[in-house]
Amino acid sequence: MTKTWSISVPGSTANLGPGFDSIGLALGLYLKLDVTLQPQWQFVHHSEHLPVDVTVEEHLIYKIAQQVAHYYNVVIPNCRIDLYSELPLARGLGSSASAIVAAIEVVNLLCHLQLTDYDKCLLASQFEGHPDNASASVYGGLTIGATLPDGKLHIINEKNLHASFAIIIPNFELKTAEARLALPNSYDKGYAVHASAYANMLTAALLKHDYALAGQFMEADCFHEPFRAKLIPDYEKIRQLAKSFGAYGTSISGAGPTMISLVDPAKVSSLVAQLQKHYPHYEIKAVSIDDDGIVTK
Ligand SMILES: Nc1ncnc2c1ncn2[C@@H]1O[C@H](COP(=O)(O)OP(=O)(O)O)[C@@H](O)[C@H]1O
Ligand SMILES: N[C@@H](CCOP(=O)(O)O)C(=O)O
Repeated sequence: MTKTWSISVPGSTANLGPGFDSIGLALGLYLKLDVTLQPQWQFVHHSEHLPVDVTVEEHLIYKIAQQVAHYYNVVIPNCRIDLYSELPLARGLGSSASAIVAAIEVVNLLCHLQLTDYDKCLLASQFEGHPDNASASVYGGLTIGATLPDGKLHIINEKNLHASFAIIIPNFELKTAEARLALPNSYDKGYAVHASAYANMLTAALLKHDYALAGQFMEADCFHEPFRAKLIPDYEKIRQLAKSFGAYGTSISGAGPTMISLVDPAKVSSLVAQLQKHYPHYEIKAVSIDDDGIVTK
């Protein structure tokens, strides 16, 4: 009988405000693949959250897989990939990073590369251009990552965050590449010093599990949110409403347009219900943290 491999990759939220391009958090929303060898390449989509009208050659998973194969000098056997996704595209929930991590795993499996999690994370971060979403999708949990000047990527991974989050997903897309164009090319020294201090405090508060403090610093970003706010209708109103319904803090998820609130677990259901009344056309829901990262069976 033909063997089928199943791959599950969590989506993620990046930045949490000031942790720009460095902090990631894996979410309990998944991209799943069933991979089966067959005589020709084929993608079969089983979810609305997947690109339509793309040829095999245009498919992000195929394109990344072929680049990985070229890098390792291997040939990928032809296969059918059945895709199931809970990650809306271009909403700031790491759909592209999860697809890139999945593509790397397809080559790893079919070409017997025996890549470590670190290898997968490094490669995926290079394709993405930053390690936040990619590291969360590979390791699960909270990830804090950066590349030192010597070129080595370092990731700190924290699990068991007992925190609750709600996501507010607008009914329109915002491509990450477009949202990155809104950012300035440089920052004034004093401004950058404050921005960096806020990122330090966000990280420390998360690692100390001081969520009330983390929420305050989530809302203090200077690196990207002031410049992206104009791309997200009701950005300020959503932050204020979420706070009035009990959120510790709310930031843009990744490059947006989704926003994410950190909230006491006892208040997350009522926060979601209240926000949904104000934004009936948005998808608003509580989301768990994934602590497993990529899983292959
Ligand atoms: N599972 C997938 N399969 C194929 N392509 C995907 C998949 N997920 C994302 N993509 C591609 O990535 C694009 C979204 O990437 P991006 O703008 O970075 O948004 P996101 O915040 O969702 O990562 C989609 O328009 C699509 O081209
Ligand atoms: N740090 C990146 C994160 C992009 O995340 P995505 O989920 O929107 O792809 C950024 O803020 O640009």
